[in-house]
Amino acid sequence: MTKTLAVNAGSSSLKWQLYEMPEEKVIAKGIFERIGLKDSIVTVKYNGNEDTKTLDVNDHNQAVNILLEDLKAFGIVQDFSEITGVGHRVVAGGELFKESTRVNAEVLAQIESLSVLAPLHNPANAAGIKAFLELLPDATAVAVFDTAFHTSMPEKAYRYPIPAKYYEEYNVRKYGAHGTSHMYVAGEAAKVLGKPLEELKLITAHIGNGVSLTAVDGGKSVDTSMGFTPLGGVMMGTRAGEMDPSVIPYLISETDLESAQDVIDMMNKKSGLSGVSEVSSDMRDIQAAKEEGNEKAKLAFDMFVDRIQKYIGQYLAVLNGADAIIFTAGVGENARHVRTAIIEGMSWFGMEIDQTKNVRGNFGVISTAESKVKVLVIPTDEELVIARDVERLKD
Ligand SMILES: Nc1ncnc2c1ncn2[C@@H]1O[C@H](COP(=O)(O)OP(=O)(O)O)[C@@H](O)[C@H]1O
Ligand SMILES: CC(=O)OP(=O)(O)O
Ligand SMILES: [Mg+2]
Repeated sequence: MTKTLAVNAGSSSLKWQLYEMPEEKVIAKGIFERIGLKDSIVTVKYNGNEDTKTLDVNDHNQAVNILLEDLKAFGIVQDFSEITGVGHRVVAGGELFKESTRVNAEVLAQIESLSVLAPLHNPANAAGIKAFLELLPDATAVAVFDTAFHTSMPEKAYRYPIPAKYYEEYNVRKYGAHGTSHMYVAGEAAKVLGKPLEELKLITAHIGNGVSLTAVDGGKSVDTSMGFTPLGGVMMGTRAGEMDPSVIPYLISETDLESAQDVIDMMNKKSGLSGVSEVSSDMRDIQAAKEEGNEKAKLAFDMFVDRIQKYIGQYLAVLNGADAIIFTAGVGENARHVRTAIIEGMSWFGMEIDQTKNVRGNFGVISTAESKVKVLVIPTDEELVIARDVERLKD
């Protein structure tokens, strides 16, 4: 029996699952939520038990240390050497990595060098890889890239309309992210719909703290909302998404923001739901504030929904129609009010939610029988894809 650990560091979370492979049996799993915010939630599930604690987890390094302590403290592993494979989510692979790759010191350095393409993620991903390489030097270590699934995009979709030399000499293009999730939920949706993936046109909406939408044609990504970095596309928990770049020099000249980097940091870390609401980046806090009549939280919610609807509209055009829209990730899986708001405003396209099915914990089709475009909720499982790639790439 070999134990494989899958580590998925997101911008606000760290999710992990320990598997017995190749059986794909989950031995234990856990999640750190609200990393960097007050009252982070740390959950560990093992052997039918669930342990939840609330503490302030400031960054992903601290989360990895707590994870290692917990694996021992709960008796999930007696000795770390039981873990023979570790798979890591890495957000940006750039032009260097187009598929999952075994990690050594050189690959780790390359992942760190790609941090400009995912400043909120690659440094945390690299820190996780480093911690486990030191702890388990003999385990098979694999990096699974968010960008890999999007390498099928046609050039007309991934190029930016700026002079060609910036692509040809500097690799400035759209890379996208969340690919492992978009790929997984597209495959699961095909099973639910009972049709071959090759025959389906799907719009996958990964709505977590980071948010991206993808147009999936016959199982291949043909366009996606995130860009050169995960700042692109729709509004997110702390990220602005797309906006007119002319704002950057204007803010540098008129405010205390001193450099382009200062403005980008503001757009990455202080914008989105958090910046507009002045309440929180967390959708649960936004919902609660909205219910108490907070106008800024209501505006933030409405803007969030508006941006997602516009991308669904774009991808209906890119695909020339769609068989289904799939909601996934923290918000997409749990927040039925968000799903309702998005789909209610798009009834002209022939989408209609069945509210008796739109309840938390109910997965699969949530649209009415008449709905021309089906609406699905599919829980993502990036960790399973990661564990499978470790198994595939081990000696
Ligand atoms: N029950 C819930 N209702 C509404 N939103 C939820 C719920 N549970 C989680 N979320 C939201 O999911 C988001 C985090 O999503 P997740 O996919 O875990 O993030 P990450 O991008 O860090 O991987 C947060 O905004 C959180 O509020
Ligand atoms: C790429 C990205 O935004 O990831 P996450 O949603 O996990 O922060
Ligand atoms: Mg995530």
